Amino acid sequence: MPDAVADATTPAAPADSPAPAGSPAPGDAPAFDGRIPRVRVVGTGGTIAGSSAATTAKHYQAGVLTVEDLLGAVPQLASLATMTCEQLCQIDSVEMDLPLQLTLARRVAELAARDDVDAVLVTHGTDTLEESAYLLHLLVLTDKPVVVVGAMRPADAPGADGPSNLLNAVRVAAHPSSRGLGTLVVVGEEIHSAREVRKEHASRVEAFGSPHGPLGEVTGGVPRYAHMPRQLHGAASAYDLEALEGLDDLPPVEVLVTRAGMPSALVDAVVATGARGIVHVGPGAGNVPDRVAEALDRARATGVVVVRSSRVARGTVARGDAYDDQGHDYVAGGDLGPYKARVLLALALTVTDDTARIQDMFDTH
Ligand SMILES: NC(=O)C[C@H](N)C(=O)O
Repeated sequence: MPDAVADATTPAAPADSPAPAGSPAPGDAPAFDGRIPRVRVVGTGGTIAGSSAATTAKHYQAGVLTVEDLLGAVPQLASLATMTCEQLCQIDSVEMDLPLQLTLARRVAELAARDDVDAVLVTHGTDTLEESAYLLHLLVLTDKPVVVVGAMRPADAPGADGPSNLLNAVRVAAHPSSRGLGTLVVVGEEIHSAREVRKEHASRVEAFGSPHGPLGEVTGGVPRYAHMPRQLHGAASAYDLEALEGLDDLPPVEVLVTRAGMPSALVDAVVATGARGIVHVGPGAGNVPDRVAEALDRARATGVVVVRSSRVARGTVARGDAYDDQGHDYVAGGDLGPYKARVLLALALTVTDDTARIQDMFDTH
């Protein structure tokens, strides 16, 4: 279980300061249903909380500073919202897994349901940020803004990007125009939909992008949206945490990437692990070599659900377009990236193993 840290109203100045920050002056902050917005921050670790001083073994260590430290380093937050925070876990997000992501989703949903919380912000490592954010997008049934933010440089690096990302993330979370958009990911000045965003660069600060561009950007301290997320999310999502009560993990789904000459025995090996679903990541439009298709068909015959996805970053794996999905009884993954397809398939398998219904979920979510 992650370490739970009690509620903390985060001071932007030392706690014993005679004039603790965290209570914005009326007029500084955008009206949020006529109130000063109250943003709750959940810390999970990542490079945004990383420190170069904390390790000699590698360049830096992720997940060292507490979320309270992170907020305290950006005093400007106090003029935007009343900030409170808690630490859910303290990890490098490469260690993230579905049980912990479910715990995060449950906690974010609990917070979003509270009358004293207007928006929830999650600080997260960038490696698996897009998977956690998509799970929140599907499971947290709220119209309140839910924002996930990370950074590419540790907090003590020259030119650390965490503080400015955090500032923009709070600007987004604390603004009424961010309501009803599902889970948003803020990196730099850009605001992305959790469904679309992908980490596209291994090391640069501008590491994230969306195939059709960001939903909007923060300019002049204000979020400005150009697009709306089209697929179902948040309050309109077909999934909900109540239906998952008692589950501490989701059905096992593996992602299998085909490269030239990949042995089809790998498919059988994945089935032998007990996988209930396989996201096949093929070249081009999600193409499947014949010998791999034979193995996937064997898997399908035992009830494993196969989703066709592409290793190409942009474009759509359309049902029956370049491949006979109907004949093989596969699900076409559309324009969802393979790692998000894995999240959606795992959730879908908690509801049904009917491929027509799962196809519909992929078409609508
Ligand atoms: N930039 C980062 O946050 C990378 C780090 N490995 C993490 O995901 O926690």
